[in-house]
Amino acid sequence: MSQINIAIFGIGNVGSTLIKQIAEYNKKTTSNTLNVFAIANSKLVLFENNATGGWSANFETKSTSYTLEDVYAFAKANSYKNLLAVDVTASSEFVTNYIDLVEHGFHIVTANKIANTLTYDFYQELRDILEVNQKKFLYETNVGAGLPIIETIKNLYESGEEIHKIRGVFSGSLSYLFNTFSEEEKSFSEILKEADALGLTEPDAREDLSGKDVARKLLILGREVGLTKEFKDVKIQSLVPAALNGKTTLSQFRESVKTLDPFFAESKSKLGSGEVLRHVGELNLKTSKLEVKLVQESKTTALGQTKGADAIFEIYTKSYGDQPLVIQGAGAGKAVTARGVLGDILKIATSLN
Ligand SMILES: NC(=O)C1=CN([C@@H]2O[C@H](COP(=O)(O)OP(=O)(O)OC[C@H]3O[C@@H](n4cnc5c(N)ncnc54)[C@H](O)[C@@H]3O)[C@@H](O)[C@H]2O)C=CC1
Ligand SMILES: N[C@@H](CC=O)C(=O)O
Repeated sequence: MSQINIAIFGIGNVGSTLIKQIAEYNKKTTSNTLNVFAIANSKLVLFENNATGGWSANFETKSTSYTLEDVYAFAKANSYKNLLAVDVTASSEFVTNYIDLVEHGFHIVTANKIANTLTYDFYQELRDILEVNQKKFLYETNVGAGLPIIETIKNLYESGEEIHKIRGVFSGSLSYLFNTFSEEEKSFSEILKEADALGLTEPDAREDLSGKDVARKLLILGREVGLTKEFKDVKIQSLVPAALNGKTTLSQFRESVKTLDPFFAESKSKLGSGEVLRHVGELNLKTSKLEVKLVQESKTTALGQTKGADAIFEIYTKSYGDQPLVIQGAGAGKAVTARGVLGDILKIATSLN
């Protein structure tokens, strides 16, 4: 495998776990195939050849403010080939750099769903520029964290399979919230705080609760199978009261999170015996409808039986008939997501041989 030279943007839950996993990978393979040369948050960067060992202490003492030009200059000064940028931010600003990164010779791996859910024009422009520059763009963790969803859907679609519908619990965060809330005598806000502390929610949990995060996943899958839909085309049931959205800051939302409790307590009280609350996404390719909603689900169904932060995707196709292809497993969490990002990095490294 050729050496690949990596700049990592975002050192939160997923980013810092990824750096650890890359260090372990290099140790195990003793090849230093994956050379992380830049580790950055939104303001500071640490430049160092094979930066993963002791990176956190080095970041404290040696990081400097930067622009992308500094990253390009460092790569050039070291004559690095096979450049790769990893976006493990949730930033809508950072994605505006993708085209510039590609034009400066970088492949891109991203866990950030924003770039794939901007306008369809941008989606297409990015792909055109990737093609002209012969660069790769992988984003398996955009849907289902470490689960192999995008690759599976892509393979089915490209092999000519007729996909009718994809339905499921698309959000590991919301799965954890509703699995726990349906079974335990805790308030919704208490469980939300636990999920946040475990790194299971988006940096701003309103992205999950508003249904936007799931809507992005539906749109990403829809575009994989040829739909040219926009984000506004997804019908979304938001679970965030209007008063806590809009102009409320994240810290104001966190302080007022208890105001969510009455709505969820009422929804729980309406459940019939043997029913649970589930947050469901549905992409219907026969009608081209994309929808996100909270439903009462029987505990006996596959969706009703999810546990922990499991996501579950039922893929209905012509060949699979009435028995969908089902992919299930942790749909959120820093370790599984970082592993999925590392998988994408290795796919690119392998393809460069
Ligand atoms: N946590 C999870 O289970 C999953 C997360 N993801 C995605 O992975 C991404 C990261 O998630 P987390 O690590 O949980 O979030 P996080 O909030 O823990 O980390 C994000 C980091 O990005 C940094 N950042 C923000 N803007 C930046 C910029 N312009 N340049 C460089 N760094 C910047 C922030 O300072 C923060 O440290 C998100 O896009 C999320 O949707 C995807 C699948 C699952
Ligand atoms: N909030 C997301 C985390 C990963 O994308 C989810 O719940 O799936």
